[in-house]
Amino acid sequence: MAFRTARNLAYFSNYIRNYSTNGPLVNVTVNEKSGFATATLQRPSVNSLNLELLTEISHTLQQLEKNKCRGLILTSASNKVFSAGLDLFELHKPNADKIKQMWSTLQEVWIKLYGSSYPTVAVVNGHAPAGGCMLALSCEYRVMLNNFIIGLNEAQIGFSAPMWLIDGMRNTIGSRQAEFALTAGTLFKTEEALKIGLVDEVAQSKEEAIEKAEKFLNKFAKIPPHARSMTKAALRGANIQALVRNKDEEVRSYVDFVTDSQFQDSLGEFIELNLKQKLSK
Ligand SMILES: CCCCC/C=C\CCC/C=C/CC(=O)SCCNC(=O)CCNC(=O)[C@H](O)C(C)(C)COP(=O)(O)OP(=O)(O)OC[C@H]1O[C@@H](n2cnc3c(N)ncnc32)[C@H](O)[C@@H]1OP(=O)(O)O
Repeated sequence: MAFRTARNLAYFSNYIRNYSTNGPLVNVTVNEKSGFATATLQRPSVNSLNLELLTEISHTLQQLEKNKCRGLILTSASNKVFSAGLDLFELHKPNADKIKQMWSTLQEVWIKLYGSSYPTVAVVNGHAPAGGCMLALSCEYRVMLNNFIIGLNEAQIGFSAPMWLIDGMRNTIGSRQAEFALTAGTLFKTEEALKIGLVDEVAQSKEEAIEKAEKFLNKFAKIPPHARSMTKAALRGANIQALVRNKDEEVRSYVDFVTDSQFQDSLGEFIELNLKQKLSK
């Protein structure tokens, strides 16, 4: 078992340090005492999810799994935005091959994070719309700072969240609340998100949020890791398997959908209305 000896722990820490130097978009550090890893998303300025960031998140999760991570805290280097979701500029007039890879990598991230054997917490220290909410939802616990927004606003942009993400939302806030939230594409303020159970705790500062996250991870200190991960797999496995079975078909329909002129028009309008940076004409 990794981390059982100081030597193993030192090896893992060095490994992660080396790895993090290769990954400029995700910084990974390991607390040598607790063995918990913190993965900090740092793609300027809003951690919008393009292929490069998604690929790096996916590799990070793979390495953490391989090294039998004891717990993960996922957070953002920005003090305003956890993640702004998919990079809308990369979805506009896209190259079909790149979109295909992007979608497939997004699915991998969900599978690895939602299905990780180790416990996971999102420290949501900024806004988390759409894909940002997806990252938070795929963790087991969410601690959010005040005065930000979180939710799945896909309906507002002109599409539906995929089935696996709907499942993730239902499993977190229940069917009734999920139906209200998803059909309206609601973005919740921190306090509202707490009320419906979309986040578990609110913190006033990032330091406090990290403390709460570590407290959650420490709850498992005396639980045999294999029993914990088997139970998690039993609870989440069916949703993950459903995505695995449908992966390629979903990529095909997503590429068709995103490259369609009707979607491109509504995306263009959304960008012009909602984002400061505009499309070059
Ligand atoms: C078959 C169909 C399947 C459909 C699949 C559906 C779901 C799959 C799973 C998850 C995927 C979901 C889809 C998405 O994620 S779509 C993205 C949705 N995102 C948003 O709607 C967020 C839009 N942004 C904002 O609301 C705000 O920017 C903010 C995040 C609240 C931050 O606000 P603020 O602090 O005021 O910052 P600015 O607005 O000034 O933005 C700073 C900077 O960042 C640029 N930017 C913001 N968001 C994005 C983005 N999503 N992509 C690319 N760039 C973004 C913005 O233009 C500013 O740029 P400049 O600094 O250059 O001005």
